[in-house]
Parts: sequence; C-alpha cells; structure tokens
Amino acid sequence: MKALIAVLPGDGIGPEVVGQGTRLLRAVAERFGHSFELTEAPMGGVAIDLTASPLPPETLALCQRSEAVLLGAVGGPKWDPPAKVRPEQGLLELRKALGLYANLRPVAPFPALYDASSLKPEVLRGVDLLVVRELTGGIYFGEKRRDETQAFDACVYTVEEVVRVVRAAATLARTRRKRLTSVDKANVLETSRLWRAVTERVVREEFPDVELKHLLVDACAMHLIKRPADFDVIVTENMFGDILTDEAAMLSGSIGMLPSASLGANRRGLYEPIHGSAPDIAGRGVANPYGTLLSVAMLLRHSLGLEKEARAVEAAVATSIEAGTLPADLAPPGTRPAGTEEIGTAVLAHLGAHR
Ligand SMILES: NC(=O)C1=CN([C@@H]2O[C@H](COP(=O)(O)OP(=O)(O)OC[C@H]3O[C@@H](n4cnc5c(N)ncnc54)[C@H](O)[C@@H]3O)[C@@H](O)[C@H]2O)C=CC1
Ligand SMILES: CC(C)CC(=O)C(=O)O
Ligand SMILES: [Mg+2]
Repeated sequence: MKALIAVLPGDGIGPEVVGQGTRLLRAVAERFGHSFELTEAPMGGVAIDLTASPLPPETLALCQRSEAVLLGAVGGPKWDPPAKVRPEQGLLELRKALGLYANLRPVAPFPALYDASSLKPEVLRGVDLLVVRELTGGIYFGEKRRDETQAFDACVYTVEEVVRVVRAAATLARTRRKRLTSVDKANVLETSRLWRAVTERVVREEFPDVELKHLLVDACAMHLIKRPADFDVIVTENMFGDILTDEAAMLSGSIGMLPSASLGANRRGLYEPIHGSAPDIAGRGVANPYGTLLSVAMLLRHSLGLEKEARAVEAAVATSIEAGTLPADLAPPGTRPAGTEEIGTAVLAHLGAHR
C-alpha cells in the first residue's frame, strides 16, 4: 500500500527516538512491499525557533493530508516561562485540529522487565490494561486567565464529548475482556458528575454486555499499583488520563516503554510515546526508543490497517527485550545498557525473523 506519513520529531529526545521510528517504518515498507512517503516538519520548540509558532500552518496542513502522524515529544527549559509561546500549545492545537479525541495508552508489561519495575513481579503478572484518555476537552482546553493575585483554568465537558470517548472505550472493551472502569472525581467536580451520568447511560443502552465500574481518581491511582491486573479498559478525562498513565508506565519498568495512539472520527491518527522531551538525557543517544517503536506498531494497525506488520513489529520488540537489549532506564545494574540506535538496529534485525 501507499501512505503519506508526517513525521514531527519535536524537541529534546524527540528526534532521537523518532529517528529509530522512521528507520523501522522504512524497513517495514521494504520488507512487506509497501510505499511509505515520510515527510518531516517542525513542531514544538524547534518550530517556535524557526517560525515563532509551535504549530506552523504548513506543519498542520501536512498532518491534515497525511494518513498518520508520528511524533516524538515537545518542550524544554529553553521555552519555559517567562517565554510567552510554549511548545506544548502546538501539540494541544494539533490534537484539537485533527479531532483526535480518544488517546489509547496500552500498558502490558513484558515479563523480561518485571525486575526493572519498582513493583513486585507478583503484582505485575497478568497486567494487560488499556487507558482511553479523552484528549481534546477538559481543563487543558478551558479558558485560562491570570492577574497579579489569582489564576483561573476552566474545566468544561459537553455531553457529546463524553459520549464519543466512552463509545470508543466500550467498543475496545468488547474486543478485550469486556470490563470498563470509568474514572472521575464525581464526589467533588460537576464535570465528573456529568461524566458519570453520561457514561452510565451510554454503556447501559449501547453496551449492555460490557461490565461498567466507576472509580474516583484518587482511589484509582492507588488501585493501579495495588491490583493492576484487575483492570481491562479504563476511560477517563484528559488530565486524569495524563497523570494516571505516567503512573501506570511504572508497571512496565520505564516511562520510555509506553506507546500511544490518538484517534478521532476517521482513520487518521497521531502516534507518540507517552513520555516528554526528557531534557535531562537529550543529545546523549541513551533515550529508550521502545515506546516510539511500539507507537509505530499502533500506527500500522490503526491508521494503515496493516495488522500483520503491526504484529511483526511488536514481536520484534518483544524479542529484542527478551534478548536483553535494554536502554539505561531498564538495564540491570552491572550490565552494559544499549544506546538508542543500537536498540533500533536490534529491532530491525528481529523484524526479519518475524515476517
Ligand atoms: N507529549 C509531549 O510532547 C510531552 C511533553 N512534555 C514536555 O517534556 C518536557 C520534560 O518534561 P518532564 O516532566 O521531565 O517529563 P519527561 O517524560 O520528559 O521525563 C521524565 C523523566 O523520565 C525520563 N524519560 C522520559 N522519556 C524517556 C525515555 N524515552 N528514555 C529514558 N528516560 C526517559 C526523563 O529522563 C526524566 O527523568 C517538558 O517541557 C514537558 O512539558 C511532557 C510530557 C509529554
Ligand atoms: C500537552 C502535553 C505536554 C501533555 C502530556 O503530558 C501528554 O500528553 O502526555
Ligand atoms: Mg503526559
């Protein structure tokens, strides 16, 4: 198949991990007989430096005409306040402009990495959960104001915004263990009371075969590390999903392991690891690229419909991890960690074996 893929490396370790992602996409195209046209564009801090805008119109237009977007990460101290324009605004605008309201963040720790996690192996055994985070509403997109004495961030959710993300999550739950946990703060927030009522109605009327439970977000943070194997699909609002998935990443051993897919009404999707630009390790060639490589698998599956290729990538990643090719954030003490590029090379080598 032919596909146009936009590539937005971004800032910090973004270009390092995305570099391995594009190598992998080219290798998949070559080995499976596809034609992927990869076009790079600036987004985030690098775009502010070039154009004064974190999401230049040309970058947005490229993403809009592409089948999929592969992104690294944006942000860094260079663009922190007092800078007026922030790289993160570009990412929020891009998600909104592409209508990507459902952010899928799977958490399925590799057994070979149980010892790298701060949790006990017996807690991690059997963990296979999917967080569906609402991505284009809530407090990240509400009106913001600030004066000398106070600041204000509005959190707004409409019924329609909740309906569509809950439908997406329940549809995914149907393909899994049919268990959906909706996470909110309905004991305090009005938006959460709306969220809970709408979720109840949508699941009862449209997904009677899916078991629905509700959890308050603070309790969910606890249950996620106490009994993570009990969860199947979690659906939650934008900010709660952002925070809970950084926490859930610790089940997998490192934040560098988790991929994501951001989807909307059509097949076009944005694929990115869940981590940020990691300025503390940028430029050293040591960043963990596995989250990005697994995001490539999600891109192949969700936007291009290439299931066989997606599985081949996931199998190559699993083989590389089982073979002990581990970056500094995962390598056991006393072992030599593999660099970012070395990991990319190992995964390409294993891809041949998993055709
Ligand atoms: N989607 C995006 O583009 C995101 C951007 N950010 C931005 O990134 C910048 C840094 O934010 P932080 O809070 O430090 O979060 P971060 O996720 O960039 O880093 C947190 C910690 O995890 C480590 N880490 C992250 N990814 C890693 C990887 N692939 N391999 C090895 N170690 C990794 C970092 O070295 C750091 O110690 C900020 O400007 C923030 O706004 C943060 C989250 C998401
Ligand atoms: C706008 C982003 C920086 C928010 C974030 O942390 C994420 O999407 O994971
Ligand atoms: Mg985050």
